[in-house]
Amino acid sequence: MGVLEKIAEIEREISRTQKNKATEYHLGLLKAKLAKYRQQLLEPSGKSGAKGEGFDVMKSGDARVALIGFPSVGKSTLLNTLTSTHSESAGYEFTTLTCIPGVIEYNGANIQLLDLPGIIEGAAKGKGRGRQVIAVGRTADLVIMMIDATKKDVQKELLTAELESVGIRLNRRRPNIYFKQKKGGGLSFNSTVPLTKTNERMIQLILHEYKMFNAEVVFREDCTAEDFIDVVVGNRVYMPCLYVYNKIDQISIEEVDRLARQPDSVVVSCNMKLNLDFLLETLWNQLALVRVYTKKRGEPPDFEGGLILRRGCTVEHVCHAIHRTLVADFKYALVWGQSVKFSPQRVGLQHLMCHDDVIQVIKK
Ligand SMILES: Nc1nc2c(ncn2[C@@H]2O[C@H](COP(=O)(O)OP(=O)(O)OP(=O)(O)O)[C@@H](O)[C@H]2O)c(=O)[nH]1
Ligand SMILES: [K+]
Ligand SMILES: [Mg+2]
Repeated sequence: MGVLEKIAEIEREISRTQKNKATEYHLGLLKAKLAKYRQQLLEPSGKSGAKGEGFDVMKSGDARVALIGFPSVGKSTLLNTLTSTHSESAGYEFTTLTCIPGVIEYNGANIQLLDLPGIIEGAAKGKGRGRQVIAVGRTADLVIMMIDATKKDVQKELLTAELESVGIRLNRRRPNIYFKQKKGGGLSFNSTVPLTKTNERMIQLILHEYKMFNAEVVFREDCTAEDFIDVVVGNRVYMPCLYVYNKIDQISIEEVDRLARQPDSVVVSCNMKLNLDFLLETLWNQLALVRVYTKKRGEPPDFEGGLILRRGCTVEHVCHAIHRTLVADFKYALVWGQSVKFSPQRVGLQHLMCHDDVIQVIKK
């Protein structure tokens, strides 16, 4: 039996099995099995491996954003409106067949936007170009899930399930579970919080499914069995996702209002160029980008050449971005802007920078 059939069989069994106390362990085990087979599917091997023809686009710029969505939701139209690249857009499905990169210039940053073929249910199992598309999705810093606002909202659940099934976790943090395989000693299981969603026996069963008998496990939050499987399997990617509802020119204002209130969602019309400014602003925030200006003594700040860094960056990160040996010569820095009480203020290497701060580095 092929891996795909095995997966299908387990999925059938899971859907057949009623969820209750008595079936809890059985279901947990099935999920562990499922994760194992899906993992096999992801590993590139001969014929089942995803061929990346036309999909290997060089990473460039300050961040990478992948456009994921059903066919004809307007992905290419968005690329055409936000970047100077042209990607064919048309009223029929699967107009785009490869990965087309464009660049969004915003706040001095170059954000790589990847237009991709539409994906459909079953994409993760190899339908259409789904596997290649999802493989590109894994390399992104953020996914824009584009949804046709005139169609049913299930698009979102279906696509999320496709991405989940290949280990992409959207808008979620890595589970706070310590896990280490040992050479002997059996399972040492501890938790620092009360566990309401799983227990030691379940964890042991899951580990046995992976032929792991000696391990140290510490739950530092109230996680589920699925979360634990994610930790055991590893190589999950946790990434931010922005849900972009397109074609709002076709729906009622009440519906627009309802969609706009969903979490992590932006409503737009690519054709009518509606709300694209807000989309870019939200994208910037979700990517957690920060722009910092440098300044030389006695000169105005270099407003042309801002440095693009990540939120949470320190003076040390800024120094590295300027020159790799600067930290060694660092005496102190003067900072103007939101990160300081007084402008300028003298700060050290560990000082946290804010967006649009100005910095002058004083060397020893
Ligand atoms: N009404 C309306 N139509 C739009 C909007 N944006 C795109 N479209 C139309 O939707 C159709 C599909 O657009 P594409 O950009 O080709 O969609 P896609 O998601 O790239 O499609 P595939 O590459 O086939 O997956 C085209 O006819 C566009 O003109 C919009 O904001 N409003
Ligand atoms: K299309
Ligand atoms: Mg397209």
